Amino acid sequence: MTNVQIINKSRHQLPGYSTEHSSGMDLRANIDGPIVLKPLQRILIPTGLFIQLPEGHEAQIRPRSGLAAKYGVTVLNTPGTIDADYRGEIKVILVNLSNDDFTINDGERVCQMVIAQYTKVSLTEVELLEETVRGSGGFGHTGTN
Ligand SMILES: O=c1ccn([C@H]2C[C@H](O)[C@@H](COP(=O)(O)OP(=O)(O)OP(=O)(O)O)O2)c(=O)[nH]1
Repeated sequence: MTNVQIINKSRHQLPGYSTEHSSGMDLRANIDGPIVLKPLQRILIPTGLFIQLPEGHEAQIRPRSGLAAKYGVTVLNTPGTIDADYRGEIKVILVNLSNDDFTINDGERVCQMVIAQYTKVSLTEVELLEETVRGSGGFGHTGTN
C-alpha cells in the first residue's frame, strides 16, 4: 500500500475504495447546488481535493459505468491525467451524451480515480522495427465478433 497525501477542502468525506478489490475511488462533486447538464453539454466539476502523488505515479480520472449506462454521462477526456507535480484542485470534465438533461447534485459520485505507476522511457529513432505475426494489422483486422 502506497501512502498518498491529500488535502480535502470539500464538504464531503475523503474518497476511499468501495470494496477490497476496487481499483478506483469514487470522487464526489463539490458544488454549491444542483447543476443541470443539457444534452451534449460539458462541464468542469470541482472536487475540493488536492493530491500529492509520489514521483512515478499518476492519477487517472475515469467514468463511472453506472452514470454512462443509465444516463449517458461520461468523462470527456477519459482517462484524465493528474500529474505528480500538480498541486491544483482535481476537477472532472463531464459530458452528457444523452438526449435528456442530467442533474448533478452536490456530493454525487461523478467519476473514479485510479492511482497508477507509469514507466518513463527514452525514445530511440530507428528505420526498422522487429517483425511480428500481427505486423501492422489492427483496428478490427481479425474481425469484429
Ligand atoms: O481530468 C483532469 C485532467 C487534468 N487535471 C489537472 C491535473 C493535471 O496535472 C493538469 C494538467 O492536465 P493535462 O496535462 O491533461 O492538461 P493540458 O491541457 O495538457 O494542460 P497543461 O498545459 O496545464 O498541462 O490538470 C484535472 O484536474 N482533471
